Amino acid sequence: MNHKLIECLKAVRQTTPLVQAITNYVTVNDCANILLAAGASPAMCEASDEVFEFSQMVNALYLNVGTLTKEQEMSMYLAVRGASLKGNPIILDPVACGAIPRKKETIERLHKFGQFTVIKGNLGEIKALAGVEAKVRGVDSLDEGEDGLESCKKLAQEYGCVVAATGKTDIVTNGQRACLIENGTEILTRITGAGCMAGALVAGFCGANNDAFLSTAAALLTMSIAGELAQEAPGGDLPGTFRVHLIDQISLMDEEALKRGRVQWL
Ligand SMILES: Nc1ncnc2c1ncn2[C@@H]1O[C@H](COP(=O)(O)OP(=O)(O)O)[C@@H](O)[C@H]1O
Ligand SMILES: Cc1ncsc1CCOP(=O)(O)O
Ligand SMILES: [Mg+2]
Repeated sequence: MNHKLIECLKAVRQTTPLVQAITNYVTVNDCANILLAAGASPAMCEASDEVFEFSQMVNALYLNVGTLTKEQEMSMYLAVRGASLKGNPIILDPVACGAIPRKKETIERLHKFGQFTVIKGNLGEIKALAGVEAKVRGVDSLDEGEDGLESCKKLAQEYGCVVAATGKTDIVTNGQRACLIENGTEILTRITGAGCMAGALVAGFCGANNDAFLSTAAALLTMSIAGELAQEAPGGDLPGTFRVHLIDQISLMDEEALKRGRVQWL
């Protein structure tokens, strides 16, 4: 099965998927750069008078509610409608939905405008969206991982989409199939944007491949292994240097590196 994840990465490099992002201003540049490094083409198009048409011409739409403004909220409704008209994949990162009720309410309204393909968040965010008690601090998860797979499956079945919860072990499921990704490094939690960048990569991989479950697993595995390699690079134990190496390692990611993958297929 791991060879299928390698094929997902190759498809990104071969097809250069166009990914529209309506995302937060904290990590927007990181998301654009990580998409470019992976071989995709980012377009941070979010003006409410542009998004309906643009979302119909992209390979994937990435929505991230980290700094959700009223203009972004209006644009997200329009972009979800536009992407849905063409069957373009829609990837949602529900940043801080466990800490800020308005974000969860907006996500529930967005779901009435179109079908999400993937919901990717940290475990605290996923549990909160699933209506399960979650331990969060702002945009961060304090969850130790108990009941993680059950919460992901519950949300996947409720929304009819792939759900991924990141953390020490990443969980990916479509409600039936599931996998656990053991790779990664704790220093990924010491830069802002690791989750946002992971979400952008999920959108890029979904824009180049038809299987959203495998695409999500491949994107998160790529992110985690890039984190391991970035930490091993000179100065990689320092967050600022690590962040630069992370993008470099995404650009260098190949079949050999992906063989580091420790993925449990359930
Ligand atoms: N304790 C950890 N050990 C190893 N990797 C981790 C750990 N926590 C998070 N990661 C990795 O860091 C990235 C961001 O995950 P996370 O911190 O959960 O997202 P967010 O930044 O949205 O809270 C993911 O690739 C995840 O696999
Ligand atoms: C700090 C912060 N505040 C609003 S969005 C954001 C970035 C969150 O990034 P990530 O989810 O990757 O930690
Ligand atoms: Mg996050």
